[in-house]
Amino acid sequence: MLELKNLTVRYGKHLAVDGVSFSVTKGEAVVVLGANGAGKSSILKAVAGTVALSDGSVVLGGETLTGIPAHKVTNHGIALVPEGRGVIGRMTVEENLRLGATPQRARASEDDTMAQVFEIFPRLKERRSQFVHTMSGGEQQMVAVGRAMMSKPDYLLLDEPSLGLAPIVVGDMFKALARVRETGVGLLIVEQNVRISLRHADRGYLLEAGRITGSGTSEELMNDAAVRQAFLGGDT
Ligand SMILES: Nc1ncnc2c1ncn2[C@@H]1O[C@H](COP(=O)(O)OP(=O)(O)OP(=O)(O)O)[C@@H](O)[C@H]1O
Repeated sequence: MLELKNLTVRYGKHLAVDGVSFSVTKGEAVVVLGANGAGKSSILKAVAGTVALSDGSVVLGGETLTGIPAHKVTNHGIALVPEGRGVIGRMTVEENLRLGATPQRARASEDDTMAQVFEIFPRLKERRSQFVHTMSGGEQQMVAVGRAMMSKPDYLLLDEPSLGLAPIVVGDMFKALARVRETGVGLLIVEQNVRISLRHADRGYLLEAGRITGSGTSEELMNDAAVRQAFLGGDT
């Protein structure tokens, strides 16, 4: 289990994440919904070790990870797909994917994992020698998710995987994520795209100004008046 306990992030005087606590289990998909600036990315960065916690802790399988640098967090089985993807445009698909296999836990099975990535994203197999900067946004997002999978994570953190993608591409991406999840990986997704993320998640949390203000199963949140008002324009 991945546990966030009283997670608190400050940037100078600005309190971006204010005592957030929840957990994700393997094979489960949890979404954190929130508007721009609510603190969604900061939660993921704090779990991945790319920003420091001001208070609280991140506990993985009973072991406290707080204070461990980002490259070592990956060794423990947590991979972040950052907003903006973080892929390297001047490298090929295959080179980008292989970069993901740096943790010790991933090295021995690198080729098998790549075969699994290609099964979930056949497009990447076809384009394995293509430079990533020549690819579409949706294809680059596949590379980003594939690269994270190459580290053999138990938990995959996804920062707005739908951002900048056409609706049909978003649907395909979430279907692919469902397949990643079927392999037993826990997904922690932060999103502004409420409909599609709730459709593919088990549970969700609402984040406002760094605090959790609501939670429930996806179905409960989809039918929640406050969620509808804030994110779905009050429509049916
Ligand atoms: N490095 C930083 N230095 C100072 N303030 C920051 C920094 N990163 C984020 N913030 C601030 O912290 C708050 C939360 O930011 P964060 O990126 O976590 O929100 P978000 O919910 O992911 O937003 P978005 O959907 O726009 O990406 C914002 O007010 C933001 O301006």
